[in-house]
Amino acid sequence: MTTTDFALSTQGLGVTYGKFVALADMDLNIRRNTVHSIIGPNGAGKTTMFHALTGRVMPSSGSITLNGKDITHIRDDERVRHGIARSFQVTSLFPTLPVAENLRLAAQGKTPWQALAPWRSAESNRAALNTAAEVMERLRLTGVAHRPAGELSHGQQRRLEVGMAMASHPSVILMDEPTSGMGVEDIEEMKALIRDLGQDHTVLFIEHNMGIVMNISDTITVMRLGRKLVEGTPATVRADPEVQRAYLGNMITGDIA
Ligand SMILES: Nc1ncnc2c1ncn2[C@@H]1O[C@H](COP(=O)(O)OP(=O)(O)OP(=O)(O)O)[C@@H](O)[C@H]1O
Repeated sequence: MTTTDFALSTQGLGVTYGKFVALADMDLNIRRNTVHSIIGPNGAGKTTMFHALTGRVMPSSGSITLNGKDITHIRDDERVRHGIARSFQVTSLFPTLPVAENLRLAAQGKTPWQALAPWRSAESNRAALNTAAEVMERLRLTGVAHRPAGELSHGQQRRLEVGMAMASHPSVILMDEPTSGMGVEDIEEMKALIRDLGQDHTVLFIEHNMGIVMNISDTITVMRLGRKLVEGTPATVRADPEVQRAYLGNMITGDIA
């Protein structure tokens, strides 16, 4: 396997908060167009790693490579332009604006207030409208294109959040607990969506629901105390004695696809 097989990788990545080491020596290799999940007990450093990948926190050591380019010292908004996007929960949506408008603004890759500025070019607007239409089609939101985002069902809102990330045409999409707080039906829909995205995107997600993790991941990285504990296929991870111990022998349930 060569480095070009990886959409995203980290080399010895570390993050400290003051003297506290939240992430240490993290070597991560995310294969292109796969679904890769990150699991681990509370406080394992999963969110910290996402923050480092998106540029929200600066690593204290190591480096990050996105599609062959070193992005370690690139600003968060620049990273989006290089092809990494994070799906945020609800907070990224404008509840009073229609679904299509939310996506158009996201597609323009600016803060909403910048995107509303009058100097926006007609050309960029047309491209953004096309992107919004494509994303709605893929996420089965076309039927609610003109509804204010705040009036959508919970499941639709969560799909729209993913759409907001997709609108920047990322190669890598990061999702932090994409199914948290969802009912059974919405979970099934989100699982199908993540699998579908994995066909032509690289999806990296943090998840506590082991059923989902075991079911849709190509690869799982298990973290504990800021470090990588085990990595492998769902079957490998589930059978690993270290993982069983980390989870006190429970929680590693769920079907393997
Ligand atoms: N801004 C911060 N300042 C100091 N310590 C922090 C900060 N953010 C996180 N931590 C600590 O770093 C450790 C890792 O936290 P992090 O949120 O990355 O874990 P996590 O694996 O995402 O956990 P959870 O599953 O509970 O979300 C925790 O011990 C946490 O208390």
